[in-house]
Amino acid sequence: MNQIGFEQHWLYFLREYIRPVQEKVFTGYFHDPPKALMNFVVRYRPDEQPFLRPHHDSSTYTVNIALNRPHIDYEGGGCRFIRYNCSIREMRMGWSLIHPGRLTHYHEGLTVEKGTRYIMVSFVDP
Ligand SMILES: O=C(O)CCC(=O)C(=O)O
Ligand SMILES: [Fe+2]
Repeated sequence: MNQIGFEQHWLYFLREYIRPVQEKVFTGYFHDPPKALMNFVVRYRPDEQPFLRPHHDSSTYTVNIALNRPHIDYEGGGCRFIRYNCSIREMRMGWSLIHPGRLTHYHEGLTVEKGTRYIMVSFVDP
């Protein structure tokens, strides 16, 4: 976000829109302003980086926002939580996924078969 000049915009968005959600779903976690040092865009392409191997994030929780459209801009892709065999494949542009980063939510980025998939990811330590 720093490289593309959106870091401060994102931190504003985090304070205004994500923090109220955090307070509802992750009761007891609180820091003002929420700390998020890793905020970045991921680009998946079949001939470049088609997927992301299973990993934990270095975050308390992660916000993952779809920046473009499944079946129109790309085929395949999505985020799979291995322990729960749960895949989120049909993320609408602008929708976000919020999940714990460590321990319980080992996950992977599924293969993009065609086109380009963009997401914005933020590692938050509230
Ligand atoms: O492709 C996805 O939705 C997962 C992205 C991810 O796990 C990450 O950037 O840490
Ligand atoms: Fe991740």
